Amino acid sequence: MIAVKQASVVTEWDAEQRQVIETVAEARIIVEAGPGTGKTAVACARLAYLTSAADVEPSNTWMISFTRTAVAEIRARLHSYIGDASFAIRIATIDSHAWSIHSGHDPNARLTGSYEENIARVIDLLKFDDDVADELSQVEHVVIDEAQDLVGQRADLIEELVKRLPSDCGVTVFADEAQAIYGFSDDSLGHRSGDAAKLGEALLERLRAQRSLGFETLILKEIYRTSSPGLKKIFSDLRKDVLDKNRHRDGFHAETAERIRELADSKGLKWTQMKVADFTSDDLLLFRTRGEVLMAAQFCDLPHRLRLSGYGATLPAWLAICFSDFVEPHVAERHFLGLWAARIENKTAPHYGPAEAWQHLLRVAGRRDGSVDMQKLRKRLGQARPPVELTLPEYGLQGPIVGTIHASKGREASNVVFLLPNGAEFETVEDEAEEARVLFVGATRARTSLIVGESNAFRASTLASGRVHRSARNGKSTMVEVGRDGDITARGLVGRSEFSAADAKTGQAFLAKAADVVTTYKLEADPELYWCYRIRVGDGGPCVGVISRNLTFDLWEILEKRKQRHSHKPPGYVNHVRGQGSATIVLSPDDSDLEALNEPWATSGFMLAPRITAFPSFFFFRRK
Ligand SMILES: Nc1ncnc2c1ncn2[C@@H]1O[C@H](COP(=O)(O)OP(=O)(O)OP(=O)(O)O)[C@@H](O)[C@H]1O
Repeated sequence: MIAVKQASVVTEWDAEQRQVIETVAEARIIVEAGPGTGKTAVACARLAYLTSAADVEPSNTWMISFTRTAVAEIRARLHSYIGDASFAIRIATIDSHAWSIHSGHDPNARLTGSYEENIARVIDLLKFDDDVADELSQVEHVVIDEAQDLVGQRADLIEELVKRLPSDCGVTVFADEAQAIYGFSDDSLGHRSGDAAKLGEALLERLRAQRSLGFETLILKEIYRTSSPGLKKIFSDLRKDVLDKNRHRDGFHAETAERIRELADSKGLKWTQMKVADFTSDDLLLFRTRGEVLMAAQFCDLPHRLRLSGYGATLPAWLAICFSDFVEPHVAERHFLGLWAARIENKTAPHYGPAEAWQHLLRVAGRRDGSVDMQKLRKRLGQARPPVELTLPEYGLQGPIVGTIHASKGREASNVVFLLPNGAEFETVEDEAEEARVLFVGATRARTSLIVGESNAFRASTLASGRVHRSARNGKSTMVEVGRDGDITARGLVGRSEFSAADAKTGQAFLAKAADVVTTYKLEADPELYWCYRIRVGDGGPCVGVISRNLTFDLWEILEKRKQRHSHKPPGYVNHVRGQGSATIVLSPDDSDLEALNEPWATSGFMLAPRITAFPSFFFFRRK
């Protein structure tokens, strides 16, 4: 149902895969292999082998991956291989490994500044701190996935880490240089702009060049993702071209796109003629930029999911539906099952049933006596990055996934509809080669079929906040992204300054009813609330929330950029703002925003939010 790699146990490994999995624990190997050859599957099997057959202590084993979704997937796969022993393995993103070294060994960790400064500090700790050296001396094996993307400061960090590991600590690195996207989180621009040269050597080159580090290269050849002949050609022949530096020249991006068109199962689709409604839950619609994804989503009135940066982890609606008025310190299983039966069963459609939901709760905040500690649950769910066990893999309801290539790295889907970007221009050959690799990543996500279409070239801009906007109808209106992280906060849902207790209750009741259906809302600026927008259900319907001032500030920034700040102002209302069901927002018991909320939410800390994904038109009008 969900178009991500399933945590299936592969029963028969081929000889090359087996060699990687069963190499001695102390070995240092780089596994170079193309898409769909089983790198992630083998990475998990290697960890399972090391910790069960090779006597490596799970807690002395690290797995470093790139994104939180990759980490979630690896956890799930490993659990299916080795059960609860997998919980002891330190599986985390590079940034979170870095943060735990930082906060574990630097008393001032919280006070320090930017992301770059933090990484620099961790590199210093790795180099000079005795306690960190002590901790590293215990490590027996490190597995690194998607290593091709590591350049710049993150490559410095991993290089330093590998240098500081004991010489008998094994390292297994998985990579595909044909999929290297150095500006990996950059799905807003649609092209790279001359940064490639600044990043220095990539990690792989550094590891290979330093012979004293002792790396050997192994290769996986067999492609398992697909059996389609055209796709197999993309996976292998096109990969050779993408890797061949002699081919990197002016026009290489267009050539790569043309090869993909030739080899795809079907081509020639125009995205303006496509309806997302034509697709199923097994389909993935891939675009190059966030602006294109938002356009496609705005004109799709069926349930779908978004996969792009700026839409963080969402918690399922059942949490708030069960716990919004729950004020006891603990909840027992029987009580929870009762709440579920009365409020969830047959009304909303969560991804799983009550038994699994209870297991997730226990894992996140279980107590010795078998109940769940609500304070602990709120602390963990109230973080910016709540535990993966309870977060939803995608932002939205069921239905096809509409997303960017960047956000779909390492994932697969049965059918992929890939809207190729047109008319790209590049400043350097390196940038053009990187964009060709982005196309290659997009074209290699499909298991069954790849359908290629042509994207409509249009210009969109991104504000400093990350919000996308574009001019439409010959400049008469402006489409602005609504629904980003931070647009809807607890106060905007049940705050006392924003709602009477009765209105908050009506809004929350509506969101519980609409938890798994698409609803079209209208935004209405409220002069009593600094002109922030209220989210209304049609004309005169209940108000389910207030959009934070982030949006209002960004609207003024758009006017500023157009030099219209003094002549125009944002509209009083905005139509066609779609919500894909509802999600849960949780506040930690020590969150100062609780004081500003109505009851019972001020005490319970659980509330519902509309899951808005919209790119509606704003008609800025002239001031009188
Ligand atoms: N020996 C095997 N037999 C059958 N299926 C396999 C085997 N090895 C891997 N697979 C399956 O092939 C698919 C691709 O594997 P995986 O996602 O690990 O590839 P990958 O190399 O990580 O790809 P990418 O580089 O695109 O991320 C998965 O569905 C996986 O379960």
